[in-house]
Parts: sequence; C-alpha cells; structure tokens
Amino acid sequence: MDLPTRGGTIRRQLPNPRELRPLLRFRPPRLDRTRARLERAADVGDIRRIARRVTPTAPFDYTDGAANSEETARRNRRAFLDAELRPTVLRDVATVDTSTEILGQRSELPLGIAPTGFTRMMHSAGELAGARAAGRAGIPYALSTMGTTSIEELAEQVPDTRRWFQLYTWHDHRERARELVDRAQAAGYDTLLVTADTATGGQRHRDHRNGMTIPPQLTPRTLLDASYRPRWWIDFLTTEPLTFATLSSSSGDSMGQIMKVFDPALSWADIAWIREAWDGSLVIKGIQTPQDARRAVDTGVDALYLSNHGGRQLDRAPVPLLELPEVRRAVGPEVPIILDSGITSGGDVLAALALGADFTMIGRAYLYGLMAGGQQGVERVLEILRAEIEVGMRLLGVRSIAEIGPEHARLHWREPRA
Ligand SMILES: Cc1cc2nc3c(=O)[nH]c(=O)nc-3n(C[C@H](O)[C@H](O)[C@H](O)COP(=O)(O)O)c2cc1C
Ligand SMILES: O=C(O)C(=O)c1ccccc1
Repeated sequence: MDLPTRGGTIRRQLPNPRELRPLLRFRPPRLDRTRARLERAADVGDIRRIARRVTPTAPFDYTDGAANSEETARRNRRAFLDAELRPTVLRDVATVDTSTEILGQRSELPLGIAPTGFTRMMHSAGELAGARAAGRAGIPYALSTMGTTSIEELAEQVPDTRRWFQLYTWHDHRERARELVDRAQAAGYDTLLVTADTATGGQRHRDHRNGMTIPPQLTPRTLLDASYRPRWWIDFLTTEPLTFATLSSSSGDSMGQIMKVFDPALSWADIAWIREAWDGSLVIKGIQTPQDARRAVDTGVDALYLSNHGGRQLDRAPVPLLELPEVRRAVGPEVPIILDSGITSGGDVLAALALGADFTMIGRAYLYGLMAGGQQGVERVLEILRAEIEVGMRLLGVRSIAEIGPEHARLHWREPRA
C-alpha cells in the first residue's frame, strides 16, 4: 500500500504470511471482563452506564434517583456544569500534589466517600469494598447508620482506612443514638457526621413506582428484570442477607415505611449533648443556608457539611455549590467546609474548592463504581477522579490544593442575563 506524504510516498511492505504464524499461535490470557470494561470507561458517566446494565432497576433507581420532581439533583449537576474554571498560566506545574488536610489528618485527595444506606444492596461487596478502595486511595470513608455492615466489622476488616461515622437518630430512641456514638468511638472512628436534612424521609417516586422493598424480593414483577441480570441475583441470594450497621432487622419493608424511622424531633439542643458525648471531630451534614451555617458554628462544630443530600430530601432545596460563596463569607476563612451533591468529576471538585470548600464527598459517583464492579469499580472511579484532579490542577496552574482560590472559578460561565 502506498501512503501519500509531503515528500513522496512510503512503500509499506505487506508482511510475509510465514511471519504471522507465531502470532496466530498466541492465545491471549482470558481477560477479566469486568476489569476490561472498567478500564475502557473514560469518566463517571461511562461507569454509570455499566452500573445500569448490570444492576436491577429497583436498586439502581434507588441510588440514581432523587426526591419528587428530581429537579434538585439536576440543578446540582447544572451548577457544576455552569461553573467556569479560570486558569493561571505559566506557573511551573511539573510536580503537583493533590493531597490536603481535613479535620487534623492528611487525605491524598480533597475528596471522601459519603455515607450511604443499604450499600450491600447495590453490590454484595458493599461497605467493605468502598472502605477498602478509600483506604487504597488514602481518603476517608464514612459509614452510614443505615449501612449494611456493622460499625465493628468495618473497623475490624478495614482497620487502616480512616473512618467517619454518620449518625441518624430514631423517633423515641434517643438512647440508641448515644449507644451508636459510643460504639463508633470505641471502634476508632475519628469523625461524627450528624445528618440534619432528614427530619423525615424524602419522597422518592422511583422507589414508589418500582414497588421497592428492603430487602429486594423476587416477585413476578422483578423476575423479568432478574432474567436480564442473573449475576446480580445469584450474587445477592448467595451472600450474607442484608443486616444493618445498627437496625435490628428489616423484612420486606417498603421504602415509604423505612423512611418513617427518622427522628423529626431532632433539634439544635441535641447537638449540644452529642457534642458532649463525642470526643472526636463533630460535623453537621446537610447545612443548606448561610444562616444555618452560622448557627452550626455557634454550637461548636468542627466543620460544616454543605449538602442537599444529593437532591434526595427537600425537592427544590438550595444547591450547595451556589450557596457556597455566601456561606464562606458568613463563617469566615477558618471553619472547614465539606461539600457534596452533584460531584461526578475532578473538575467539579476543583470548582468547589475554588469557590470556598475545603473538602468534598461523593455519593452516587462511588456507588456507580460499586454497582459496576464491586471494589474494582470503586477503585476505578477514584482513579478517574484522581487523574482528572491532577490534570485539572496542572491546567489551572496550581501545584497544591492550598493554591486553589477564588480566582480559579466563577459560578457562571457567562454572566446571567439581567
Ligand atoms: C443511595 C444513597 C444512600 C444514601 N444514604 C445516606 C445515609 O444513609 N445517610 C446520609 O447522611 N446520607 C445518605 N446519602 C446522601 C449522601 O451521603 C450524599 O450526601 C449524597 O449522595 C451526595 O450527592 P451525590 O450523590 O450527588 O454525590 C445517600 C445517598 C445515596 C445516593
Ligand atoms: O436514601 C437516602 O438518601 C438515605 O439517606 C437513606 C438511607 C437508608 C434508609 C433511608 C434513607
């Protein structure tokens, strides 16, 4: 074959068939299909598509969905996409350091794994997979009160991962909250996140429509779905039944019933006794306005966690990224701010840091990885985000997380029309 080039042509020799023979004898080792699929995924969106293919509709929708109109989850994403990243060029970014410090300890990335309930329903590897992947990446992992691995087992199995514990309190069961706090303390969790945006459960319409129950059940309705995803069901039915970090049992309850367990009477007065009961760092998760941010600081928390629960609670709630600059102004430069809701890329993380956050968390992004490929899937998500953060830092012209400042992002890529 002759290829035209500027200087003339290059004659390409066709190979002698005899030389091809050794190639034909070569048998590639059987590739691990999951790993190959994960490797081909370029971003978290690709990982989500794999997750959707291999996970039954009900658990996928529980994870992917949000409250009511789901508009809050869309706004969370839109705010990140509308943010503009503003480079400072010619800064010698030959070496960049993605690590930072949060609540007194180093984290290799400005990012942690957010607490999620029912994690062994997304994939049988569940919380242990998330915590192991976090440990390998050198970032913190938060266990939910509604997790499906006990406080003690997680600590025992994954002792080297930095562990945070997220607290939900139950109606009429305040003493149980105290017991959980004591257990988390005894098991070496260093930070307590008290979730404040869950006075009651959000209304998740996808769960209602799917007739979702905990645990998922094989009904005529789910059988067809199961025929497309037999691997998930085999896995689910042959591994340890769902037990909870803290609940005694759950047997076929609908999401609507489960959402009734939350304690609507939880108030600011409770933060004071929790502060007394807990020796480690204390964080209120689910702060959504500058006013509440100031109030939280006044009660003596160690950090604020700005979150609308990924749009899963109050529909049309404020978008954390959009509130962030005003919250930062309200509380001053010293109070650490952790932010989540809508983060799916390294660029999202950098935008949050530039606009005033110190640290970020991911919920769905890591769960897509978990559904797509267990621990390997979470590791792939963290690797994708790590690479995006590193490339993003170089292109922004910063060598360290501390160098990221307000000059590096604007909330809207063009001024909103007047
Ligand atoms: C499936 C799922 C379960 C969750 N369970 C909890 C929980 O038990 N406790 C809690 O405080 N937040 C929970 N969250 C909220 C996350 O901690 C986090 O705030 C949210 O996922 C962030 O938004 P993102 O998914 O867009 O990253 C859950 C989120 C998801 C997606
Ligand atoms: O789904 C959630 O967002 C959540 O916080 C939760 C977790 C477990 C049970 C109920 C709600």
